[in-house]
Amino acid sequence: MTATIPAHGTQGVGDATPQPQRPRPRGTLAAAARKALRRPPVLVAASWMVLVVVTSLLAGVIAPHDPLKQDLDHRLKGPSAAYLLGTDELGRDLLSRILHGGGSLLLAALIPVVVAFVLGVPAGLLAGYVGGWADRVSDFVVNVLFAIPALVIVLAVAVVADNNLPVMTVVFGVIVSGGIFRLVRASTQASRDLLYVDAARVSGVARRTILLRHILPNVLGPLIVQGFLLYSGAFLFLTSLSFLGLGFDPQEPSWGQLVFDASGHLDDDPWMMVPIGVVLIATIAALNYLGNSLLATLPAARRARLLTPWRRPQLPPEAAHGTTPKTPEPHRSAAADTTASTAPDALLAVEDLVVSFRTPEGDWQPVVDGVSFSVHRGRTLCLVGESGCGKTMTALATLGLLPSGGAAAGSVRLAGRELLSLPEKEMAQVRGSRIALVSQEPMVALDPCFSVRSQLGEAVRLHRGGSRAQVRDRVLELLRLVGIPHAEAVAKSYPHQLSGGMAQRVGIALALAGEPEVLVADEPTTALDPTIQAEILDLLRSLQETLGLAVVLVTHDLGVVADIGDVAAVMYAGQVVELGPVEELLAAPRHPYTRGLLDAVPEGAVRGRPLPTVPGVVPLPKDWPQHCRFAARCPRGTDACRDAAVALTVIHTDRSSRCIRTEELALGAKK
Ligand SMILES: Nc1ncnc2c1ncn2[C@@H]1O[C@H](COP(=O)(O)OP(=O)(O)OP(=O)(O)O)[C@@H](O)[C@H]1O
Repeated sequence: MTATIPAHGTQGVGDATPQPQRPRPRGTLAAAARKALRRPPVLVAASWMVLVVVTSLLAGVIAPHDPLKQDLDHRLKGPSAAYLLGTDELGRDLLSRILHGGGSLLLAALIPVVVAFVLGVPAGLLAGYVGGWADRVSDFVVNVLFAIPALVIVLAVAVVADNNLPVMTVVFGVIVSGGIFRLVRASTQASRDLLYVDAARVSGVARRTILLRHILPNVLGPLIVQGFLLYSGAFLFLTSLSFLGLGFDPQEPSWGQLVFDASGHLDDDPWMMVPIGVVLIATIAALNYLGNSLLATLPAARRARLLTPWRRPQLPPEAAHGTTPKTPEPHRSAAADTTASTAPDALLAVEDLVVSFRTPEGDWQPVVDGVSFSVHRGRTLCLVGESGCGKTMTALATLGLLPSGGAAAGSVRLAGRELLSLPEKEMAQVRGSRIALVSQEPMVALDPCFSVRSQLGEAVRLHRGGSRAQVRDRVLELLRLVGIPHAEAVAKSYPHQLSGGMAQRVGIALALAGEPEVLVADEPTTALDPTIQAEILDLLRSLQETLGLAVVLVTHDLGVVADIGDVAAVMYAGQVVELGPVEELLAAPRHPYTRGLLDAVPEGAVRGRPLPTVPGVVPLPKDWPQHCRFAARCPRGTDACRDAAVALTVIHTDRSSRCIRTEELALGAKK
């Protein structure tokens, strides 16, 4: 994807340089919940909440007494066989009153959460996306809401609305909606300029669809966790209201009222406070603990992307072959693309890969069109080409990580196992442990809320498991493996405390946590200073040698290709136009596009002469011509180039080119 160069230096670990805000990856709440429940304290808290809800629902059936029935002979009694938790000042059974008193509170606490979501989510999406006055006005309103003491307003509403609980809870929901608004707005602002959002916008997708399909999923997980914490806050607030005798029917038992009753007898019957005190403290603690645990486990689970669809979207058969013709045509060589590009013993073999996106009209628009290549263990294949040629989509498709709306067809085999048709659950296991991603912007991989140790530890636990000590040791080992000398200090740091180069090393360590065999690196050095770029390339090369990794490196820089690549696949307008060993391909390009890219490398520039460029721009997928896609920019283009589509022609075993004049471009035949 296009580089976003951070507006900060890349000097050292200690630089507390602000990092660009980034969207939170797609939510994975179910996975986070499962993960959190594996911890005994969370299980206890969840069990307590289940008990509270179930006993409140069944209060009418299981309560041993009528909660309102008075027994003046047994006033202020402690626990006994008849009254298991004792009685209050009117001899009413405390257990029955507790059982009956929770339901209304648990239900009423839902109202502010619903109101806050209904107001905060759409307003946050709109303000974050549209910006300008909409953002300023809503931000002002939220600042006002935050300045208002909720209790004072709700007390005033209680007077005006005649102590009407629903009205009071709705007003409370409006006041707290500001928190939801801010969360959604921040995430929307971070997402709105992402490439795929840009692409959707440019291709005319409606604003509502962009907000709901491309932006909202980024914030869904944290939003639900926030809802959980909001519920616990609302529960506490309503308990306080009920303690003050507000909102709830004084004739009916409620937990706040029970506390009020007990507070009047602290001297003569302190026991009365114990049962309700324990129940309240346990419930509020359980709610808070559950919310916080969910929040803490969300990042790792998000990485596993377990909430993504069970099956990844598949292209329908009519769209699965892209636009590259499969029937013989004038310029299609007898040797099919695949013969030239994939080898049977390769670790990763991509064959006839097509990636398409749904257009607003509902058609499938290919953006990667019949791409084939293979990578062996210990080798680096570079996908190279200008922006928009389909390199990133090719890389993401091999990992099953296409943005929403995208689908892939063809074949991606890892050690012989087909990945494209794997159900998402199985692919989630392959991802990270067998094939991993290093992104161009390390901050995309690192969560600003968690320390390096915590994030690497999560990844190690996810893929390898082990005791706390083993995980801690492995984290340090990984940091040292990626050339970080003060591993202990860096492990304690948070992403914003790391320089760009250091953050990228941590990003690589994260990718290596599952000990993958294939590393897909999407422009891993683009966002870095040139000196740091060289260090990261050296690191990738040495890791590849020591760990025997197969690397797929996406780059637009032929210098990087020359530096680190073994094989290069030059992409243009969704197709591979030239493929071959790097040395050969750079020394004697056999496609005019490769030649043009080489001529445009600044290192070869002659002082005083303008740097040669390839005139024109890469056509958008919707404008791809039926014939050679490079013809409009090609200095060697002839009428024959516009006759029909051109197939990848095998030059020799591992060398191929998609040009009808490839022979004329043999070594030294520079235009
Ligand atoms: N979510 C999306 N929806 C629709 N089209 C998309 C989406 N994401 C990318 N595209 C389109 O796919 C094509 C290939 O994009 P891709 O990001 O793979 O190019 P690239 O060669 O990696 O370029 P860059 O280096 O700029 O990322 C582009 O035309 C782009 O506009």
